[in-house]
Amino acid sequence: MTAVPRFPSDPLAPRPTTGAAVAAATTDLSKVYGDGDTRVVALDRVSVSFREGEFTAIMGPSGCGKSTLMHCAAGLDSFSSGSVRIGTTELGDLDDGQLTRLRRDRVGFIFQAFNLLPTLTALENITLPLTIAGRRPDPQWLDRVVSMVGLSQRLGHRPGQLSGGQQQRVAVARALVSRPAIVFGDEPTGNLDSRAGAEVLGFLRDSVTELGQTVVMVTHDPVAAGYADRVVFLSDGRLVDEMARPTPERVLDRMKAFDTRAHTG
Ligand SMILES: Nc1ncnc2c1ncn2[C@@H]1O[C@H](COP(=O)(O)OP(=O)(O)OP(=O)(O)O)[C@@H](O)[C@H]1O
Repeated sequence: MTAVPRFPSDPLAPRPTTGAAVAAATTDLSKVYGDGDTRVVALDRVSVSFREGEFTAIMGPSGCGKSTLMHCAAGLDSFSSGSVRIGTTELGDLDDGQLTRLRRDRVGFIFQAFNLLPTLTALENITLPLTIAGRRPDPQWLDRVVSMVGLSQRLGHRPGQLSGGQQQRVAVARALVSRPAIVFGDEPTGNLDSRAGAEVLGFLRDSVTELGQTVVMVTHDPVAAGYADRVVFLSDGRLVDEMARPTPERVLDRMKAFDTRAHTG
């Protein structure tokens, strides 16, 4: 399903949601770690597209290659063969400096461990990617992102003065503030209780529905996957299935099929 922005004429929206454009894609992407006895094929010719304005969850059994796929697709990790593109930029053509700039300017990240700087306030953490890039925040956009994640009253607090859920909301705002082409989350609710996790997932969902953001999230949690428009399933480094309009129940059933196969095969 392609999410329709709630404010389609909003001039601040990052880019129109056409439903057809691809924010990022991999083609025959393979990643091999080690060699000889220690050789592990973490990704085996994975081709997947992430459409603009869509929220995709990546799922599959432990060790199937979810984080590796996310890291390669986000330009955080090198790959062995195949290709990755963000927008129309082929990552394999970039040198390290160009890759760093691409990540800084066009990709947002949310990690399980929040990764905030403890000496900076919430506001300083949120605007850090722009500060590093020498750019000023667009005040209206900043205000909108901060309001969306409910942090307006906490901007002067340092991470140590915030709950885990509030810290992850800072990380969500930081990921959105530069209006990246795509936001990647690696188990973004892994360190949160279910209520705080639901809030963060709700904000990610809102960023897709209201702001037209593209989000790709690795998760183990069928409930978290239920916030997505689509789930792609990996198994043993391969893309094996896909589900549109997932519900936690359907995702859980699909995950159980992996368990059954693992136990019987
Ligand atoms: N740096 C590395 N060196 C060697 N092997 C690695 C490395 N990183 C990952 N692997 C292997 O690659 C495979 C895929 O790992 P990956 O972390 O992508 O899986 P995952 O699906 O994200 O796992 P989990 O759900 O447990 O976090 C695993 O077999 C893992 O052991």
